[in-house]
Amino acid sequence: MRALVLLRAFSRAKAHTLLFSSHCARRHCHAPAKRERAKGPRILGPDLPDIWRSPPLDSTHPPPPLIDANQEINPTIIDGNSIAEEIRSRTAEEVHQMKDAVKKIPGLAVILVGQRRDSQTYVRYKIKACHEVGIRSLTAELPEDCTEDEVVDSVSRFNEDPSVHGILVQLPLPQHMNEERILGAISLEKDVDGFHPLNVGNLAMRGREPLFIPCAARACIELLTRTGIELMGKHVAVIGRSKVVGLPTTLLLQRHHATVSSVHAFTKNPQDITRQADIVISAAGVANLVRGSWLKRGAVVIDVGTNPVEDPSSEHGYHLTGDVCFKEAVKVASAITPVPGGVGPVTIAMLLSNTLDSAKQIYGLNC
Ligand SMILES: NC(=O)C1=CN([C@@H]2O[C@H](COP(=O)(O)OP(=O)(O)OC[C@H]3O[C@@H](n4cnc5c(N)ncnc54)[C@H](OP(=O)(O)O)[C@@H]3O)[C@@H](O)[C@H]2O)C=CC1
Ligand SMILES: Nc1nc(=O)c2c([nH]1)NC[C@@H]1CN(c3ccc(C(=O)N[C@@H](CCC(=O)O)C(=O)O)cc3)C=[N+]21
Repeated sequence: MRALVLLRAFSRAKAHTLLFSSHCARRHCHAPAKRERAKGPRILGPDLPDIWRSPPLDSTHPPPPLIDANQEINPTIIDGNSIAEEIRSRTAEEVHQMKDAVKKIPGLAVILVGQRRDSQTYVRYKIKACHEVGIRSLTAELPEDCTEDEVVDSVSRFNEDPSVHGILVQLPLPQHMNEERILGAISLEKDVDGFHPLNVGNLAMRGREPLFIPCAARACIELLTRTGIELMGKHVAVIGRSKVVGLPTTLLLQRHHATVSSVHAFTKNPQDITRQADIVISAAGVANLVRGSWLKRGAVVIDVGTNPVEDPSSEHGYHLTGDVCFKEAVKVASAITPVPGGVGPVTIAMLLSNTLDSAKQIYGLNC
């Protein structure tokens, strides 16, 4: 085999060929253990409600204030790190309960092709997050010039591995590869990214339940609902329509009965649409695209964009910025997510949650 495939687990990451190990963090969790018997594999969708209810509000995330025309704005800066921590800690509890009940833990496999620095960083974050909640992580690293068949083989091995409940192929793939074929090789029951056409189709159709919802879309909804922001009947402008963020976010918002405008690269006068929106979610990948003048006074802003901007003064020669011009938006918005520290950490927490859900389905648990 031409490709050097490194299958490795989190803390044993050494440059050995075919090193295979696992690592699971031990958490001291005091939640009561549910001793449920596995009822055998279940491949039907989870019983998701048509609308995901807002979790009870706590004092950590007060809803944004109501804004009147002349009032000075003091926006809520939505803290993605603390919301992610809440989700991770709930996930860790459930992983612990699963271990008690069926002596198994969830496993997430990440496939990384090539040497992109940003992809390597995101994969590192995902592995670290798995470690924190007690999910086993496995990584297959393949070189940029490997063949498509080698990537598909790697997916197939993880499909067949019963200790793996979720498989993620880090995007983008090298240009010479057929993304559709590679993503299509992931078993539907392990598609924790939620990119399988059946998962996307079921998300789009009322009354149907996807097995998994893409993590960034779930993150946007979690950030809004946990901040006490109502979605039903609200006008939301979503900038971007990719399968990773824009499209699933639009679909998920519709399930919450929002009225959604989809803005993309061919939209004429996008600012005329965003200015009417109660909520603006931007996932274009264009730094500072959304100016203060694009927003209605009191709008809620969710900035998914994560764009590197050259910065000789910073340690790595660049810093990250969102799609939204934060210093302008903060003067107009009633609530806004920062970059970093907004959507990103919650997206990773949702990946853990999807992986846990997958393991729960496979072991027939509803803990
Ligand atoms: N924080 C997080 O958790 C995550 C952050 N990201 C970040 O989100 C951003 C988007 O990612 P992704 O969806 O994968 O990117 P893609 O490049 O796949 O999609 C970008 C989308 O934005 C649209 N777009 C591009 N330029 C403009 C513009 N000037 N005006 C309006 N729409 C525009 C494109 O329109 P068209 O379809 O017409 O080409 C496309 O639909 C990136 O910065 C990425 O790093 C991504 C995933 C998770
Ligand atoms: N199959 C696949 N699924 C994805 O979900 C996927 C992908 N491929 N390819 C790339 C994009 C991008 N993405 C991010 C996830 C987390 C942060 C994140 O954690 N950001 C932090 C830290 C940023 C930093 O400091 O480096 C923050 O915004 O605070 C960012 C971006 C997921 N994506």
